Amino acid sequence: MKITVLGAGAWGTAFGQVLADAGNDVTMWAMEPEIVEGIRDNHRNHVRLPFIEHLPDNMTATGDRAESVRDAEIVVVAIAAQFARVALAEFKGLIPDDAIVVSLMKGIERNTNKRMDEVVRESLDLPAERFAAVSGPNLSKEIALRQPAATVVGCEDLDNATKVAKACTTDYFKAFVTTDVIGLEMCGSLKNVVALAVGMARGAGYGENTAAMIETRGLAELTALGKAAGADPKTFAGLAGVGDLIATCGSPLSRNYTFGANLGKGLSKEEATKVSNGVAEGVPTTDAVVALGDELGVPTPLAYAMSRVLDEGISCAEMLSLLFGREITAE
Ligand SMILES: NC(=O)C1=CN([C@@H]2O[C@H](COP(=O)(O)OP(=O)(O)OC[C@H]3O[C@@H](n4cnc5c(N)ncnc54)[C@H](OP(=O)(O)O)[C@@H]3O)[C@@H](O)[C@H]2O)C=CC1
Ligand SMILES: O=C(CO)COP(=O)(O)O
Repeated sequence: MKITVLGAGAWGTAFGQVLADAGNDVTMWAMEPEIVEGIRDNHRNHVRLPFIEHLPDNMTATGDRAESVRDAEIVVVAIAAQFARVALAEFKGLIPDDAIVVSLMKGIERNTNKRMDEVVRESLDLPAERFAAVSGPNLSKEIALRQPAATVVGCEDLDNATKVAKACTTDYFKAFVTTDVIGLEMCGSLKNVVALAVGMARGAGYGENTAAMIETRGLAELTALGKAAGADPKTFAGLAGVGDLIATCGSPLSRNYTFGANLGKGLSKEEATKVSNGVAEGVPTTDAVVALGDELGVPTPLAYAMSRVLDEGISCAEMLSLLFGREITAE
């Protein structure tokens, strides 16, 4: 198949390599000429995946929007979530009418509080059956090294989910399918907020009990919010839910975990942003999660506590104490 990936960041490039390894012809679209030339001429993305010495030969790149998506059967979007709407507006009318559009993004749009399925479909005027989300425990650097991993592809049309899953299946990358697009979107975006909090606790020197508490209560929070948004609660117990929480909250390869760890060590939000290598989606998503919780009538104590960290600079101990209401409740 002819597949285009919009955005040659760490995950866009690593996923492009998976698609190429699965036998597809892959074209990366990137804004920066330096990245385009690196992939097209030298099979390298020295900015986002400098340790990969040779990207597959059936993977190329262009900076030309129309050329990038011409005849594409699948178009994958891997742009920082807060910029997806503005970036995709430039592709409206260029993407073939029968192409499936796949989002790898994990974030909620600030101000609108919309999920990426909503943002992508609105931006491209796309019917639900042509939109798919991919979400799971997928730390890009591990997958770029072809370490075994699995993910979930969600689309309202199961045949299209299966088509995308087949396109990204290799001997080291396994894709499952679901129709629960909302569940995948909510898992992927909300676990980043939990990873910020766990990272912060680790950075502040706290141990396993604290991390386990944040992860478990975080899972309960994201499940409740997802359910209220229309997701299937079972999705949260799978790869995209618990699976991604385990990977993201336990690895310094996660930008969200590392951002949180830097906050826990005493860096300000601005300082942590400066040293962050790539987008930490949980940072802009946190306030959107709190707003979404208010909108749906679901308490979001963890996201609220993290929003106080990000907006007011409260300490890790203060953030955690906000989670301990004095009222006794059922778990
Ligand atoms: N990295 C990972 O392990 C995983 C990431 N994800 C999700 O995938 C998405 C992309 O992540 P990743 O590739 O790692 O991020 P990176 O930070 O590595 O790259 C971000 C990408 O967004 C692009 N971008 C930013 N602003 C704009 C804009 N205004 N117009 C067009 N493109 C823009 C960047 O382009 P440029 O380089 O030109 O600035 C770059 O290609 C995120 O939502 C992330 O949560 C999901 C699973 C795993
Ligand atoms: O989503 C991820 C792993 O599944 C990557 O997490 P980060 O965006 O925090 O690096």
